[in-house]
Amino acid sequence: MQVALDQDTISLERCLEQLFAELIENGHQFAVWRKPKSQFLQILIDKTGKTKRISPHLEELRAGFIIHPFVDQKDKKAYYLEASEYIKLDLNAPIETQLSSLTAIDKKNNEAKSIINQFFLKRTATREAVNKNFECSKIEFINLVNKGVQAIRDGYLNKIVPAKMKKIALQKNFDLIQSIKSLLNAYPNAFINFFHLPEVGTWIGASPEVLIQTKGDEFYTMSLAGTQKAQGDNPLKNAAWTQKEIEEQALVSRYIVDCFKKIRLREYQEIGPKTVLAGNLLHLRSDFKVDMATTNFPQLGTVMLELLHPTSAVCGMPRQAAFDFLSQHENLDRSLFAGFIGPVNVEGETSIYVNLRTAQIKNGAALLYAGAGVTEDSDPEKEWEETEMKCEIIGKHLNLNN
Ligand SMILES: C=C(O[C@@H]1C=C(C(=O)O)C=C[C@H]1O)C(=O)O
Repeated sequence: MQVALDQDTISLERCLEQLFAELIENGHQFAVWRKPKSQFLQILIDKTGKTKRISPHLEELRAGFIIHPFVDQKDKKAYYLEASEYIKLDLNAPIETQLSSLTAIDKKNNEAKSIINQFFLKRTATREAVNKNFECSKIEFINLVNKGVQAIRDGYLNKIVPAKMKKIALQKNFDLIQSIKSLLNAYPNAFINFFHLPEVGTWIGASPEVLIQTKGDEFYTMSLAGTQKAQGDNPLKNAAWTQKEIEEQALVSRYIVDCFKKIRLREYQEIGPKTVLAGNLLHLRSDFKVDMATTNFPQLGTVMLELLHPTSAVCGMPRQAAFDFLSQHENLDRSLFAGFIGPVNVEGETSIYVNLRTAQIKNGAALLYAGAGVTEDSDPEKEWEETEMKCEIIGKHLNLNN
């Protein structure tokens, strides 16, 4: 179906507005993403009307988008959008030349925008009360960090990643498409994502962290940890890391190597750690690559997905003890935060990211989530500031004044 618009040059925003308004009005599930350094915006639409849950046997799945919460479900299943329609837009080419790949309806200029705006500003009183309970004050978070440091000193844990949720009200003129566009411009190295499942939720994010990626015979994962604010003209060059941050990231790398050992995979390439930029933050990152053909491991994606999640970058180490600590002391429903999301078998590639730097849009508000890696030498005040900076990465792109 063609988009019929009453102007000569059509902007990407107008097209997305029309498309989103139609999908939202019809109650369809859809996901929109742009991979790091890519010029393509990819849109996957599931028009089946069913919220599907699947076992993540990646190699067997039809093209789709996977969404898994932080906490494993009993049956270990994930939500899955199946591609009824798939659209790929070149962000560097004029939108007019690509219209045939878009399905949209003809709405008057501002009608589509206000349909989206009103949908997301809508409130339901009962749910709001529930969300409020999970909001975390500075004192509460600092207490949680202190408990974590104590558990490390007592020898129960090596590392713990407490998280918080911060709620901000969406302004009346909240413009979802402008927010997505703003994220696309601000974070070229991130996995920009937006997904809407009427029965599950609506999330928007810019993740810096690949959980697993497969393309052809290549398997890839990364260990990402250690955080500092990017400063100066050349932040990558000027970054200095403390022993605390170096060890924190090394624990995540060790965790990945331990997973490889568990499945007796000996041939892998490890590159790094090096300093990388994610928004206005710097992290330490090591890259891990495996040739699935020479190692005879065609299902490595599925196997590692199960072994890695939740990684020590978002949970802690040892994994079970850290998970139990969070269940007991972190008064937060992480929901899809620190779970995993991403396209599966789309154009022969699977790119699954940790759902970080993200917000849930709900009842006229954005629920921002962030965690911070705590080790024995953590300064609780600094960890709090780190979570504030992480929340800002998405927060500052939601209430834009235009
Ligand atoms: C937990 C988050 O990020 C993770 C934790 C980091 C850290 O502790 O330094 C850095 C990158 C991510 O692996 C988050 O963004 O909320």
